Amino acid sequence: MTYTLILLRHGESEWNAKNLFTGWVDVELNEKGWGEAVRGGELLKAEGYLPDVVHTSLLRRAIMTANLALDAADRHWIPVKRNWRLNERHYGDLQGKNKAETLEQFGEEQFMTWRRSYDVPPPEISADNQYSQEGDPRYAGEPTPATECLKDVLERALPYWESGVVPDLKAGKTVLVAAHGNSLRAIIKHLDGIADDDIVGVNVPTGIPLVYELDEETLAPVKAGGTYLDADAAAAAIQAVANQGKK
Ligand SMILES: O=C(O)[C@@H](CO)OP(=O)(O)O
Repeated sequence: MTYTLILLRHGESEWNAKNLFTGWVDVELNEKGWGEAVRGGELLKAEGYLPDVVHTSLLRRAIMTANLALDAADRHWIPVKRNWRLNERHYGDLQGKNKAETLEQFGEEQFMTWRRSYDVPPPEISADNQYSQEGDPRYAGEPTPATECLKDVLERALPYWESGVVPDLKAGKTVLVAAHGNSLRAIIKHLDGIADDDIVGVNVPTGIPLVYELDEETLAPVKAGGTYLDADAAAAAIQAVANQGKK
């Protein structure tokens, strides 16, 4: 027997379209993103992957994506669990900055180190920056990061993976996790056992469900990397994410 896990990155957001570093800034889906979320749900329904429970971050682009996809799959009624540990990587002082301008200002090596290295975080955001989450009531009682690298994301996402997601999988539920490019990269790194240096090459497209069948004993993926429900669209979109910022 295997357990079924579906990972879904939110649809395109207004800031994805404007090429801005987003992180914990709570931006809306844009029209294209709405469509991607609905299509993601239609793919789930067409392929017979019907979630029994959904886990989301506390950010509206993931929450809305889950709502739209589940509605399209006629699974709008399933239980919902939300946790900040599934949030996007906090992008520190880069939040709100344009990716192309940042690339031009700091050069490709620094830009890619901040975007995709495993353990080098961007500079910290100051508490009085308009894009800081300091004092946001949804994080009351939780540590609000001032920046994060992917390693930090993995370290804060794993406790929720173990205590929140794994029990649902082990109960035999089909689990949907609706989250973000970098929080999903952290989960994928963990699941597939990807080396620190190799995770740089992993990108997640918006709105295309990624299905993992997990061994019931070890929770190891039966197929490394899982299966995108629309493989052709995923391949093109992955390349576009990898190239963001570059002209
Ligand atoms: O801006 C962000 O928060 C993330 C996801 O959109 O961007 P990147 O893919 O550059 O890590």
